[in-house]
Amino acid sequence: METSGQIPVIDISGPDSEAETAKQLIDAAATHGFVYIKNQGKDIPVEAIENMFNLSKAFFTSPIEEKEPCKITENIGDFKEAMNFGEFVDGKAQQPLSPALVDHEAELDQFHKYCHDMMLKILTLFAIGLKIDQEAGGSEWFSSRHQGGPSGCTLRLLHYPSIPPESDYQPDVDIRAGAHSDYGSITLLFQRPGQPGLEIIPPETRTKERNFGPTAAWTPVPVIPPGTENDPSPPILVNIGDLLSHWTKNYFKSTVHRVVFPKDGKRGGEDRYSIAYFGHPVGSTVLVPIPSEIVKSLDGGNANGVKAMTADEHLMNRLKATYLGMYRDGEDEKVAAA
Ligand SMILES: O=C(O)CCC(=O)C(=O)O
Ligand SMILES: [Fe+2]
Repeated sequence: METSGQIPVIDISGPDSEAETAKQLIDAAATHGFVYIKNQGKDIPVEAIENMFNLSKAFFTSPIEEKEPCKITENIGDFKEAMNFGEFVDGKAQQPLSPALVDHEAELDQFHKYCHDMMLKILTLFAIGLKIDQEAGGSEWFSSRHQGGPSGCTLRLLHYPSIPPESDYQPDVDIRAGAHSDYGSITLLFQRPGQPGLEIIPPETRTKERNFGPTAAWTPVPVIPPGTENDPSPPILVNIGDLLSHWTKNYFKSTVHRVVFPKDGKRGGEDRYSIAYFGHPVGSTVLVPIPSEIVKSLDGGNANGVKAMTADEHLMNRLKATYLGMYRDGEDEKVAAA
């Protein structure tokens, strides 16, 4: 295992035993809430990732009239555009596809599946690492709850435009994506060489006051951490979402992150493209206590007599908290996961 700054780089398809890899993964989830998964094309083919970024660029550089009908989510104040794809049904997107994407539905569906499979592999390792009772489901305990029904799983293409040099943006104030944590189980994040900007607040420095402002301990997360320079594609960043943090009684950390303009280099920065996959359990999954001695021994979690909520209820609560004011009943599909 290599470490970068703090966030470890783990090869989940490498020579280490499953038990050893699982231990490394849960330690990273518990300490940092973020982990790099070394990417040698064994889990997701490198060409499939390249192809997705090419499609993303073709989509975002297409004329606004073509993009607009496809519901691009916008966060007021953020310099970004995003395109979300919910789950495909029988290979079909459940939303209109713009001309740049319409002939690529099968590739988008396939990429959704690659990400889902990689999520299941990581969740299996988490269950092994947490030593979940064999009679209760063992290594399948999480993964079985992420298959077989509709869920909030979302694939998101992101584009952060560079700012023209003559514009009046303020590099210290303006932001590409504001401070937030993700909502679901785990997120996979794909980044491009030469397009940095992600920053985290390491969980150990996160204050009780929940200071997510400019004075918080923002720490850059490099696209290519040491030891991965010669890999065919940058490592895939995996981070824990609020649901899995809640489910593990905060053993796994849901780490606050944001995306900033590069501090050096061209004023206004280069364009940044990223791709995120937000993994969620099947919506009807009840978030019952995890049958793991490691988790049981922690304080907190479901109080006796309190009905455990479902994954859907958890997501709705998080959406309501985020979009307070903006949120209107029945509009949850439009915002999906953050
Ligand atoms: O673009 C990135 O690197 C991060 C995006 C992100 O955090 C999100 O969409 O939740
Ligand atoms: Fe995020």
